[in-house]
Amino acid sequence: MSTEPVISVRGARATLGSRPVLRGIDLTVTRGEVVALLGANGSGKSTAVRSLIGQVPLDEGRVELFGTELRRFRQWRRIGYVPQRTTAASGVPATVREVVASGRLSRAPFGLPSRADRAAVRRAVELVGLADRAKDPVGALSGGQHQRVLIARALASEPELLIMDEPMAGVDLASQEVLAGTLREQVAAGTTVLLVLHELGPLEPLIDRAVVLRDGCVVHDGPPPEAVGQHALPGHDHVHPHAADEPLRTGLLT
Ligand SMILES: Nc1ncnc2c1ncn2[C@@H]1O[C@H](COP(=O)(O)OP(=O)(O)OP(=O)(O)O)[C@@H](O)[C@H]1O
Repeated sequence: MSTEPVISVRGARATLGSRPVLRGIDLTVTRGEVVALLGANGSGKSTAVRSLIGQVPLDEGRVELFGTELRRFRQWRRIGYVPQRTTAASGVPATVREVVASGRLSRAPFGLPSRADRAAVRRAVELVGLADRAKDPVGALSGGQHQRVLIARALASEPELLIMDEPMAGVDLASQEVLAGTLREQVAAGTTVLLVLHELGPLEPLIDRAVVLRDGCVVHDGPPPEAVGQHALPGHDHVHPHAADEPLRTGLLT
């Protein structure tokens, strides 16, 4: 595997309101890696990925994407981003195909979509198993299907780096399987992936490395923790200090 960093974060500090949410984070993701960002609710996972794409300004530290400082980075077409799921998109009158096609705009911001654009949109819709719903309004879909649309939108630009914030949250089992399969194909094709996850779940076999946050600090960066996600119960749930040989428990269900 290449060691070329696709994401490089050094000493990132960020404050939201008056609260220090990132307190000196280092994170490197190299080309072709699949890294899970784990940790309890409020540990700073979403803030960390949002700072990567410039949505949360850093007080200190630096971010580089594909070797370019974030401030100077312009090649957004190389990145697909799936935000944490919100209900904001329900009621949008756009169809599945339109929403997915919007992910292609960074490739062809002016003019009509090319044949390649249309083919990429069709492929992305097929990948997430929604070909038969392409003309339906997104408002008519289930939560899990809606999440698949957002993932297809990120895939439509054929990104080299995919950043997903809890892609499995609130997604039904059938959709989880589809998403795991989609991601497997992306990874096999060499896409670099950073995933915010609450629990490893069906994505576990794909994960090369896990970075665990607690209170805005990295408390683990290495092999994925044992699959506590499937077994842990709510309340079982925080990251705590460990002896070196003790399996890491991340409390992913908080
Ligand atoms: N806009 C904001 N203003 C003030 N505090 C915020 C804001 N957004 C998030 N926070 C706080 O920052 C902390 C980190 O939030 P963040 O969403 O990054 O955590 P997370 O690890 O992604 O958690 P979750 O799993 O709940 O998404 C939380 O305590 C949250 O309440």
